[in-house]
Amino acid sequence: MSLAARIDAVRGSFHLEVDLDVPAGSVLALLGPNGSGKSTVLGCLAGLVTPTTAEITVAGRALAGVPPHRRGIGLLSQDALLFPHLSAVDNVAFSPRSTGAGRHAARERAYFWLAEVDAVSLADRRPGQLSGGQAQRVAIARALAAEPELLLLDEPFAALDVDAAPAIRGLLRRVLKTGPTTVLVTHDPLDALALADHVAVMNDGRIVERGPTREVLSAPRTAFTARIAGLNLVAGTAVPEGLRTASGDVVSGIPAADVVLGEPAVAVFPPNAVAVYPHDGEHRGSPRNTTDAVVAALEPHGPVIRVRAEGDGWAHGLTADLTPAAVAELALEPGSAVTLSVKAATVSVHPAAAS
Ligand SMILES: Nc1ncnc2c1ncn2[C@@H]1O[C@H](COP(=O)(O)OP(=O)(O)OP(=O)(O)O)[C@@H](O)[C@H]1O
Repeated sequence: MSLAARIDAVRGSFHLEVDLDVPAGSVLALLGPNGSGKSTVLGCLAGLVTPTTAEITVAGRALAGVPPHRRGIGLLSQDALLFPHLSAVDNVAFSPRSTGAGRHAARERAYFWLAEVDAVSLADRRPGQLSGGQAQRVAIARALAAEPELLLLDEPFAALDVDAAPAIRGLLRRVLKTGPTTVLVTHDPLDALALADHVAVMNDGRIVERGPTREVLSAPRTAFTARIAGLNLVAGTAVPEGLRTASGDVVSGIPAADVVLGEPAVAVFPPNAVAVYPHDGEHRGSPRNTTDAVVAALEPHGPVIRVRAEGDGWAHGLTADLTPAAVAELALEPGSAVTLSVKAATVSVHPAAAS
C-alpha cells in the first residue's frame, strides 16, 4: 500500500509544505530537529491535524475528509497509551474488535501479535503492571493487530530508557521487514539507520534532503543534514570484531546490544575520532582500523577543519576533524595522500535496515 501525500498546513506562525512518496511496504524516516514539523506531518496523515490543503492517498485511496478511525492507519507514539482498565491481551484485541472481528477471532489475533513481540507472558497484566518497554511491546502488537495499511511511528523509543530501547528497536526492525508501509518520526539518525529504507530530512516545515538512508546520512548534500547526521558511517555485515565491508575489510568496534551477527550493520564514529597521518608516516596509531586515503576537500567547521577523504574501500567519504594547526603541520591540501586511523573504542556498530 504505497503512500503519496502533498500537505500544506499552518499552525500559528508555522507553515508546513511537504510532499512524500513512500513505496508499498517500505519505511520512510522523517528526521529533523525539534519544531521542524515532523509531528505535524504525522498528525495530518492520521487526520488529527487539519491541513490547509492536502492530497493524501494510501494505495490510491484518497483520505481527504475520511475520519481518523476510518483511515486504516496505525499510530504508535512515545507513550504506549494503553487502556488502563484492560489487560494486555484485551488492549491488543481491541483493534480487531473495533474493525468488526468477533470476540474469539479478535483474541486469537491478539495472541498472534503478542507472540510476534515476545509478550505472550504479559497477556493478563494490566498496563499499570508493565514496564515502559513491556507496555511499548504491547502497544506495537496493538498497532499491528489492526492490520493497518499505513503505520505511523512517532519517536517510539523516546520514552524508553537506554536499556529497553535497543530491544524494541530490534523488534520493530523484525516486524517491519514484512510489515505495512511505515512513516517513522525521529530526531535520532541511528533510528533511521536501523529501520528506514529512505529518509527525508526536515527543517522549518520543508524537506531539505531525501534519499536512501545510508546514502543521505553518509554523504549529506546539505550542511544542514551533515550537522544532523554529523557521523561517519561504514556499511557492511556484523561480525564478532565489528563489521566486514563488501570489499572484505574489517572495521573493529563495539557492537550495540541489538546487533545480530551476519545481518546488515553500520559502523558509526564521529569525525573527531579519526586521526590523520602522512601517508608514509611512522605514526599509524593502532594497526587496526587503519586505511589509506586521499584528501578530497578541506572545509572550515566551527573551530576545526573538516577533512573529507576519498579512496578505495571504507576510507571513501570519511570525515576527520583537525585543528587548523594540525592541518598546517601536515601540509594537507586536496590530493594529499594520508593514512586514516580510528580507535576501535570510538566505533559503535549498529544494526542497519537492509537496503
Ligand atoms: N497546536 C499548535 N498550535 C500552534 N502551533 C503549533 C501547534 N502544534 C505545533 N505547533 C508549531 O508547529 C511547529 C512544528 O511542530 P511539530 O510538533 O510538528 O515539530 P516536530 O518536528 O515534531 O518537533 P518535536 O521534535 O519537538 O516534536 C512548531 O513551531 C510548533 O510550535
